[in-house]
Amino acid sequence: MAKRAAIVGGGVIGGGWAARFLLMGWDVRLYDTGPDARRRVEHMLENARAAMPGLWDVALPEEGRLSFHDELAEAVKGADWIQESLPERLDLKREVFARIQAVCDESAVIGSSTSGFRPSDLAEGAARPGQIVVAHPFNPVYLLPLVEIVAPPETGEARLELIRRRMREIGCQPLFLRREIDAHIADRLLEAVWREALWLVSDGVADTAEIDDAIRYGFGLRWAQMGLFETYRIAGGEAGMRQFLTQFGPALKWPWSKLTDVPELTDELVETIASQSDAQSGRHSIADLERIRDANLVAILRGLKTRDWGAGRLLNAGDRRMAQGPKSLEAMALTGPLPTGARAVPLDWTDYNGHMTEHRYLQAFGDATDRFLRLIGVDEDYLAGGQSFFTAETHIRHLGEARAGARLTIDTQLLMAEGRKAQVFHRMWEDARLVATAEHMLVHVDLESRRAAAPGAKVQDCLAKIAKAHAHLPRPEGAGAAVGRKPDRGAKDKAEG
Ligand SMILES: NC(=O)C1=CN([C@@H]2O[C@H](COP(=O)(O)OP(=O)(O)OC[C@H]3O[C@@H](n4cnc5c(N)ncnc54)[C@H](O)[C@@H]3O)[C@@H](O)[C@H]2O)C=CC1
Ligand SMILES: C[N+](C)(C)CC(=O)CC(=O)[O-]
Repeated sequence: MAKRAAIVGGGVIGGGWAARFLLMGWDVRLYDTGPDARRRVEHMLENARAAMPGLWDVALPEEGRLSFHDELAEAVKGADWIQESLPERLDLKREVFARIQAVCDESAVIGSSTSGFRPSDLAEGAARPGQIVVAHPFNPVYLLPLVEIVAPPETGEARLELIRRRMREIGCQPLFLRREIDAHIADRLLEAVWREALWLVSDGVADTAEIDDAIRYGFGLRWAQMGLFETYRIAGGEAGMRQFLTQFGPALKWPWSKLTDVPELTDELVETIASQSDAQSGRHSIADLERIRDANLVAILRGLKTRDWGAGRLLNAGDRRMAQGPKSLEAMALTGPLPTGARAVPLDWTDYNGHMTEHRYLQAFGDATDRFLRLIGVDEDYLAGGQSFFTAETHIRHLGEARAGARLTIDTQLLMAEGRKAQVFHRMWEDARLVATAEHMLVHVDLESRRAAAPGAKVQDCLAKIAKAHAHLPRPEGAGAAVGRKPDRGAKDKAEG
């Protein structure tokens, strides 16, 4: 049975939590007293469906079910995780926690998205203070993995372990604070930069666009992959952090920062900031900016993934954890094409036509070939032994469009395996709709001589076993077709039965 989350308050943050839980296969019950919550959450979910599943190179679980509730009790009863995301008002949050604890399971985790309150503030007067923890996310919640966890001492090890597990299950990186402070870690840092930025505008030193440029063309890029301390360690040169502290230590005594003071948000300053922001970004609607932000974040996160670094390493661990399907040929039925791929189309795989761009088909089919090869025994040991397959020829047919977030599966039929050659035929599906096919001629090679050579005995055996089973399958429509040749008449895909 799917796990269940209750989201209390479905605004910018609650909507993001709802999307993350749903896309990770949880059922979500949402409670929000606002008039427009359903529309806002559905809009957020639409963005998340396009952006989030493509962060991983394996398929996410089936999307959970979303329901909206007018009664708080109905939403939270029986939930495994309850996430409060109400406006930042202590009285409101406390009052709602009391109502939640009156009806929820004692085993449920109650997380608060609060940006700044301590758990001891939130749990004052609560029936079970250890049940309420800060679980502070970052916007957009469905893309950014960090969640700061601040728990009171009453929470206990077993519940902390459960929180760690649950956060990992939905692709998050929990950061457990050693003790509670106002604004946790990240907002304390953000608040410092924010105050400085307000001073820079207030003093007329820079406008909002110039301040943003100072971040996004420079240190913002560094922070996405190494943070502050590792970055400054490198900036100290070969002597590292010690040299950095020696060189820039004196500056700490100079008036470089106005941290202790905050400019007064007079009507005039508010107007200055708002009109500069309009001039900077007003040509885009907020909905456009959300989509631009998501596409940028997906590209950065997937870039870090190829480097197996930071947030990208977390995504790679998720791929290993969530990979579905049999792990070996022995565990597979050979009576049909073999399942060799299941994934979503990443946002950064789409092009100006609004669908998956052509070279990404080859990437997805190439990954399916790699999976097929692993199944027949071409693994790290085999490669280290100096043997592999090269692709000698490829023919891809684009039969339907695939948009960002579309869930694709690939299956593979072995058309021929003789001596050094193997011919595979992949079909890519979105549900029962055939999206593309790819036919490849593979040649087995000796990696030392770089010349064609017979495969090892185990690989030959696997190929023979699959070839024998697949000889009974009908020849797939389009197999052996040349570019421009019409498909055989009467060809049918799964959709037509
Ligand atoms: N917006 C941000 O960038 C971030 C906000 N947070 C925190 O998340 C929490 C929520 O903030 P946002 O989502 O930005 O606010 P929001 O104003 O977008 O959403 C609050 C939602 O709560 C609903 N609501 C208000 N009173 C309610 C009640 N009595 N019962 C049920 N629903 C009610 C509103 O209709 C609204 O949909 C705050 O604690 C905030 O500090 C955390 C991280 C980032
Ligand atoms: C501005 N803020 C304090 C609400 C910011 C956060 O809490 C985290 C974020 O997403 O930047």
